[in-house]
Amino acid sequence: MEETYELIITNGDVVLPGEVLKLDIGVKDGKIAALGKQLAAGADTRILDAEGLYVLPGMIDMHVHFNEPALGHWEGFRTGSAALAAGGITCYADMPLNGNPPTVNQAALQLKAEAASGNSAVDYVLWGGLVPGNLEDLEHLAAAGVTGFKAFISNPGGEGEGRFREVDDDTLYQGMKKIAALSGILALHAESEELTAALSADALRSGRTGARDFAASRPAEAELEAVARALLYSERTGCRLHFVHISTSAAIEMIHAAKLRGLDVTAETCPHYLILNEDTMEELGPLAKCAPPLRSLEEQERLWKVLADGKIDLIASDHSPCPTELKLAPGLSFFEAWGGISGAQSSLELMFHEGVNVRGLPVTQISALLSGLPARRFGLDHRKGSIAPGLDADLVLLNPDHSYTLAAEDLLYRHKHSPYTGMTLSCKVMATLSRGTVVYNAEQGVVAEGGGEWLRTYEGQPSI
Ligand SMILES: NC(=O)NC(NC(N)=O)C(=O)[O-]
Ligand SMILES: [Zn+2]
Ligand SMILES: [Zn+2]
Repeated sequence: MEETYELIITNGDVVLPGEVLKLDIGVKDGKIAALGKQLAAGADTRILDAEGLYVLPGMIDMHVHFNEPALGHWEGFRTGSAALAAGGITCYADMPLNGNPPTVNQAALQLKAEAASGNSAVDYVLWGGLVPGNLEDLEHLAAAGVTGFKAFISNPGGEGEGRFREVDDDTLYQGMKKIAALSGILALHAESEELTAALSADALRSGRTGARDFAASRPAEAELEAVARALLYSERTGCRLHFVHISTSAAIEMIHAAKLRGLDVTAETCPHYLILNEDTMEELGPLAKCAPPLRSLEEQERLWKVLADGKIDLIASDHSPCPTELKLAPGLSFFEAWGGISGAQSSLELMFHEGVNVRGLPVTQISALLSGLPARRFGLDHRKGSIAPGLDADLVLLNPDHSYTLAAEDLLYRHKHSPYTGMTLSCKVMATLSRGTVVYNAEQGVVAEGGGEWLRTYEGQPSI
């Protein structure tokens, strides 16, 4: 009997690992069933014409902060995932902090999972946290299906008794031993607490509270020192390590060299370190405040160079939202404003606009950084991350030649501030499919909510 498809996407330029081919994609039971020329439609097959569009695997954003439970008025799964769907992201990883309680034990993970359940437009995974005092919780978090563990070397900010805390060296070292024994992976925010705390206090004491003063209080050395320390611990404990939001080419080089020595380490950077710089930070104010801070224009160029050389493993948004007044209230100094960039909806478009359309990098290379590489690193590649028969039909239709200026009304996340509003992009997501269902299209917006599922994916051995 002929295979019948529920959906065929025709005429698109399909972005495969390493090549782009004009192919039809046949979808059955939410999976990619076939790739070929002129696939035969059955009586009930829907046809989606992708003429002139790239068909890409959905982006996998391994780094977002949604604030449920308790701080859903900052960002919730419904609004946050709607923004991701609109941006061509079909799977994401929620960080263990900025909600209350932070996801540092099994009870908190349960609350996080309940908040997400039925509310996400696309599939997701959850990080657990490594914090002082929770070593005994790690194995329970692993057993419950977290994707890995996240720790901060520097103070993550936030308020209240139960807030997520940075690790001391002993917790980091013992935690890495434990995570290695659990065959897990640690994701690390690498900035020296000693250096950043002392330099910030110094800046505040002398009234140096502007954008460039903030940047100077978190210099590249703070990142490099923390990366070096964590690499040493990784080498000695055997703990697999992923560095989140690396902001300097020197740190990327250090991580790359460690990888060549045989360490199981990877590096992520974010669109904002590639698209924005210190000057933007001064122009836009706290909208562009994040840690590590935006760097110089020269550093931005060096980061593109190491990216082009294949030394960066993946791109994630680090969407760290907040109510807009925590960024822009009158009289708020740069140091007082919330640290974190809201930009998750724009990652894929920004990377294609700047990476492919402006800088001429291969579309396959950018796609790998957004989809294939994160899937492989975090054990999602049997389901997601590329366009191949048997994988989930998590797909994005991108018009590579559609110019538009990003407006606040376009943003679907809760607080509609972004350092990218007013920017003219040269490409646009026209539709996003999650397991074969169109969840977003450019005409109607989000058209299917709540269908996303939690993929329990500890140590790359998914239990579903
Ligand atoms: N508490 C946060 O959300 N922090 C985040 N903030 C940034 N990046 O400025 C982060 O990932 O470090
Ligand atoms: Zn961080
Ligand atoms: Zn973050």
